[in-house]
Parts: sequence; structure tokens; C-alpha cells
Amino acid sequence: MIYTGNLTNHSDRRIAIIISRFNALITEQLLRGAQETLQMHGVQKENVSVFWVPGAFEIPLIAKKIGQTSQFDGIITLGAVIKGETSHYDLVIHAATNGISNVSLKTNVPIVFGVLTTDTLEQAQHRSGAKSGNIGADVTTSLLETLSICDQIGHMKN
Ligand SMILES: Nc1c(NC[C@H](O)[C@H](O)[C@H](O)CO)[nH]c(=O)[nH]c1=O
Ligand SMILES: CC(=O)[C@@H](O)COP(=O)(O)O
Repeated sequence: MIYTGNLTNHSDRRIAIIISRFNALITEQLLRGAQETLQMHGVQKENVSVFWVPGAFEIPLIAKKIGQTSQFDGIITLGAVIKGETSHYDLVIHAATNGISNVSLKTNVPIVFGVLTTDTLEQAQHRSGAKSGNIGADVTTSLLETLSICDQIGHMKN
């Protein structure tokens, strides 16, 4: 038996979007891609909640608190970490990546990683609605597919 996610039957999904304000020029475009993709697949606007955090470093804590409410089926994280002159970039990325992954596994809530990690602003611009697409839209599709697979696994238990 092969199980694959699909993009149908998502109209009742309750989705949380956690977005960082840092590099808002970029993250706002990621948000647009995510919201458009949710709407395209029938998710009701009233079932989508957006949580703004200062930066990517704060995402895991808010994801944990949201996951523990059991009020959402899935979580989309959006951010843009752009390399600067110091090692701060590496520390923020490490904390955000490991934190988000750990929260998803501990809360059992599907969380997708929509945090851009780029060397330059131009690279981030290309991936937030320009020549390389929109990572916000891409990870939203991934979340819906993952939710679909979770449903299928849930039906197996019965
Ligand atoms: N430089 C970037 C940051 N830095 C801020 C941290 O995420 C955090 O908010 C701060 O250290 C306070 O705890 N955040 C980004 O999202 N992107 C960056 O490029
Ligand atoms: C990713 C960051 O934290 C970065 O924007 C900080 O820049 P810098 O390393 O030049 O202080």
C-alpha cells in the first residue's frame, strides 16, 4: 500500500501561521504566498490565525505554546534569516531549525519550516515571490499534504 498526501478535503483545517517581523520586507511576501495557497485549497480565512514574533529565534517557543492548545491542525512557520557580518546568523538558524523540529515531534502537530536562510537579501527576494518562486506557498502545500497523510494513518488505527 502506498500513501501519498493530497490537496483535497482541507476546507475544515485550522491553521496557525507564525511569522517573524525581522526582514518583514521578505516575510510579508512569504505570508502572502501562504495565505493565497491556503485559500486556493479551500481553507477558510476564519480558520487561519497569524502570530507575529520578533525574529526566527522566537518561533519555536510560540509554536510549542500553540501546539499545546490543540486548537490547530497544523502550523506554518515563516521567517528570513539573512547572513550578516558575524556568526549570529548560524546561531539563529540552529536554534530555529532544531527548535521547530523538536516542537513538532513533541507536540505531534505537523509544523512546516518556511524560514529562508540566505547569504544575501537578493536570494531571499528571489524565494519570496520572485524568480525562484515563493517558499511560503511551497511549505503551505507541504503542510496540507502532510495533514492528508496524517489523516490516512489515523484511519489505519481504526
Ligand atoms: N538577524 C536575524 C534575526 N535576528 C533576531 C533573532 O531572531 C531574535 O529575534 C533576537 O536574537 C532576539 O531574541 N532574526 C531573523 O528572523 N532574521 C535575521 O536575519
Ligand atoms: C542573521 C543575523 O542575526 C544578522 O542579521 C545579524 O547581522 P550581523 O551578524 O552583521 O550582526
